[in-house]
Amino acid sequence: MTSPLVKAKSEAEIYINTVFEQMKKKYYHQTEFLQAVEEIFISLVPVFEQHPEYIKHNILSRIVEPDRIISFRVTWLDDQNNVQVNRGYRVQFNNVVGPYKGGLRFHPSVNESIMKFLAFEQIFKNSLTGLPIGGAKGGADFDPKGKSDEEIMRFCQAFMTELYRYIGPDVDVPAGDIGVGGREIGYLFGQYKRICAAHEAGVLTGKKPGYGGSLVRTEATGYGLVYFVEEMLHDHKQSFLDKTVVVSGSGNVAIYAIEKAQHFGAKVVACSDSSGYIYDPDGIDLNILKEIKEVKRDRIRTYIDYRPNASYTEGCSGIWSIPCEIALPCATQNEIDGDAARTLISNGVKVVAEGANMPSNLEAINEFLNNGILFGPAKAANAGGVATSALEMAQNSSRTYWSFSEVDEKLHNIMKSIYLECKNAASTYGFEGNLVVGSNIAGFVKVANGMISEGVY
Ligand SMILES: NC(=O)C1=CN([C@@H]2O[C@H](COP(=O)(O)OP(=O)(O)OC[C@H]3O[C@@H](n4cnc5c(N)ncnc54)[C@H](OP(=O)(O)O)[C@@H]3O)[C@@H](O)[C@H]2O)C=CC1
Ligand SMILES: O=C(O)CCC(=O)C(=O)O
Repeated sequence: MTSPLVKAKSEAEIYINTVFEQMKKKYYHQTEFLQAVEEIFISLVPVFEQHPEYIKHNILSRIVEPDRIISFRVTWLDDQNNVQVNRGYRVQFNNVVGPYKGGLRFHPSVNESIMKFLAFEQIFKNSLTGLPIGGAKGGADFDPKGKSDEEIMRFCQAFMTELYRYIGPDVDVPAGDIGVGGREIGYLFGQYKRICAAHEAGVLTGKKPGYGGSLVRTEATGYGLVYFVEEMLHDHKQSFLDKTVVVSGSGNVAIYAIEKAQHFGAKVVACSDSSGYIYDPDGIDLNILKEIKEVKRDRIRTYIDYRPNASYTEGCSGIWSIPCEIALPCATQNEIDGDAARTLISNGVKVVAEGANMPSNLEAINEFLNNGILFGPAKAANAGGVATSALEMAQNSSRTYWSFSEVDEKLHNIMKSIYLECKNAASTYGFEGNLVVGSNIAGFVKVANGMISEGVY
């Protein structure tokens, strides 16, 4: 992709360039947000060239400004009865397609820029699912590492005591993300119920099955990612069978991506956490990994205590130097830069697909696309999680439960149709095989048309 944001020529390029320059001036300090906006804007040039009505309605200036940003203090008591204070956020970015929808992240790095980039991407991802969900994201600069279960509970209760007034099954439906899984959703849901005195199951997704949670939601992002890659591979007459795979992270997305990739016959040889990575030449033993990460909540380095042939390396970026045919970044944003991309390519990677949100920076994406690597962008490849959240909302509002296989089949079909939609959008606009352009265009067009239909506000 060449950046038309450098030298604008056509009316569409001038418009896009002007809006982006205004953004840069206004939000110069929000680097992650600007990065996410730039990637989308570059892809939209051909759409704006064919649809001047989007310029007339000034869609871009409107779509980059969140409907609202809610920011609040979260005050809670630690186990020593000390008063602790964090900052909480909910960015309700766009509800043109449906109620605001998107996860909550609890991580010390959380700030307004990260919240905005995630919520902005969520608009287009959610639109791609074909389900009626708008875009949002939230979280807090709270570090769950080393906290007791009771501290996690008190933090979640304090967080919900502020957030509850802004959410609801038809208003805004949060879910999990980094640092927020079934345990945290349970505590958040309990507090919402306590305050509102109502069992509004559809107010949060990612609940455990038994009180409104959907089967497959835990597995959905990782499984969905692998279903998406399976489509990319099929289209090139290949499969997962016997492929060597490297997955970064060892959280919710990574674990279930590893599970499904192994199920399809791949050999997953490495994964990581924020301290370092493990390499297991015999293939990762998922039972051990789940015990370490899901049960003990321990560090990945302890994996080598159980597997004598495995090794551990401190620091996480080195994971991309392990030779593989398929790389699945499933940890966090900007974990693959230009150098890491070039290393992967020179070691023979054939497919890169993003389980995390924005794990590859723009330089890395360009390296992959320019070198003929099959590249599955996050908005499309990791949409299975939020799609299954929307299936959870559907089950909650119809007061029913679907079986594991029923939800899994729906997820599989959604991932297939997202792939087709991105592929078709790319070729319609002359970018055959470029799923970055395809996903951005397909996600954008539905939202932009909705904005025009719903009038100026
Ligand atoms: N959960 C979901 O349904 C969805 C998640 N995503 C995205 O997937 C990614 C992973 O989320 P999820 O698996 O849910 O989160 P988890 O909290 O379950 O796991 C995150 C994993 O990434 C590692 N990690 C976190 N921050 C860093 C960092 N700065 N450097 C290196 N490793 C890091 C963590 O290591 P450690 O334990 O040491 O912190 C952990 O292994 C995120 O980008 C998220 O936005 C996208 C779609 C849906
Ligand atoms: O399931 C959801 O609502 C949130 C998923 C999410 O946070 C994401 O897609 O990044």
